[in-house]
Amino acid sequence: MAEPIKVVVTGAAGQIAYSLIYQLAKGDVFGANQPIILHLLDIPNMMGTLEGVVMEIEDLALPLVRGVVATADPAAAFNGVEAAFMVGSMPRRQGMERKDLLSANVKIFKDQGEALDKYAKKTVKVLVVGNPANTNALICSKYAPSIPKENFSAMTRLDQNRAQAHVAAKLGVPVDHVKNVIIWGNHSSTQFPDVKHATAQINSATLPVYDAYKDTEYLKNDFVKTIQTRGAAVIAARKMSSAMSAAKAAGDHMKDIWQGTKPGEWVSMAVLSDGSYGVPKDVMFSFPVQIQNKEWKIVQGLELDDFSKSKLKITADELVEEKEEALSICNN
Ligand SMILES: NC(=O)c1ccc[n+]([C@@H]2O[C@H](COP(=O)([O-])OP(=O)(O)OC[C@H]3O[C@@H](n4cnc5c(N)ncnc54)[C@H](O)[C@@H]3O)[C@@H](O)[C@H]2O)c1
Ligand SMILES: O=C(O)C[C@H](O)C(=O)O
Repeated sequence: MAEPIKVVVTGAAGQIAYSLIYQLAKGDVFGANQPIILHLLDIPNMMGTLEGVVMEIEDLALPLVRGVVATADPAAAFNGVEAAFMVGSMPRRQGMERKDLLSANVKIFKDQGEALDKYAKKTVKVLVVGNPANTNALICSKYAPSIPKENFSAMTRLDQNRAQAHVAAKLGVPVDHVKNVIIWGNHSSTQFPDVKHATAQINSATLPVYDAYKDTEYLKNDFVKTIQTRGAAVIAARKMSSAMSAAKAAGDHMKDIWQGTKPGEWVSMAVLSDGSYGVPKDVMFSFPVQIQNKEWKIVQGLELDDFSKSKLKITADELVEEKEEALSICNN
């Protein structure tokens, strides 16, 4: 059995954390042979609730959990951590766009970037979930200059899972028979869910999703809108934002960082743009990536038609705007 690793979850008394912690504790993310010490951070007002979460972790009686640190002190929370789930922040309510959360949330990611810089391991892998996730991740990394920029990513895995599940249901196949769906851009209503390069296994044949669907119009319009607005649809129904599915996606994302992607397959995550596919540099843009030895590489050489290029531009423009707004909030 390996030595335990320290894993921090921020917003640990909240909804997403409540589902996420269980996955971490039972080995779904870091593996069945990797013990963990859970560092749970929340704000002082939530320490009572967090105490209850700690009691429940004890009562899970799971052997991989070798310790729990529950705290409102970022220095203790980030001390020596090798993986960070940055969830703690305000969720949106009905009628809001995720970028409306910028003024409330971005400073949290500035402060916690500074704390990661001081206290975390330099190899820490940081997954930002709190919205607006792409821009919060950019700010978090900017304020943690001693940690490599490649170690930061933001979550668009929930969008990928939504798109994959939607296509699988429409084609009547199990969800794992659909592969290589891509989410480009921002985790917002400008994201571009793209199945142009995706395949579906139907009986014993593997077909491009576009050929299996035979409805290009749908895949370019209603499908894109449905995935772009799925988060809002969940909020309208639940009166709270998605949590169980968000936690599952966070686990999927970190598991792929830790354990790598399967040969021939890619996943989507928002990473620092290097200008690939004509995207402006220095925004956290969701690309298809492949991962080995905990390092991601953007999948290169996918052909984009004019329709796709126009979609990438819309979401990239939004990220550039968000970045400027975030920097001006942080500088004031
Ligand atoms: N990227 C995605 O796909 C995705 C999906 C779902 C939700 N989200 C976002 O995740 C975030 C959390 O959602 P939730 O449903 O768990 O919300 P929640 O309100 O249930 O929990 C958030 C927790 O964060 C804590 N918190 C606030 N400020 C903090 C700080 N400075 N340090 C530590 N903890 C702090 C709160 O006290 C609360 O316990 C929201 O911003 C939401 O919009 C992102
Ligand atoms: O939509 C939201 O605000 C929550 C989350 O980002 C989601 O996609 O469900």
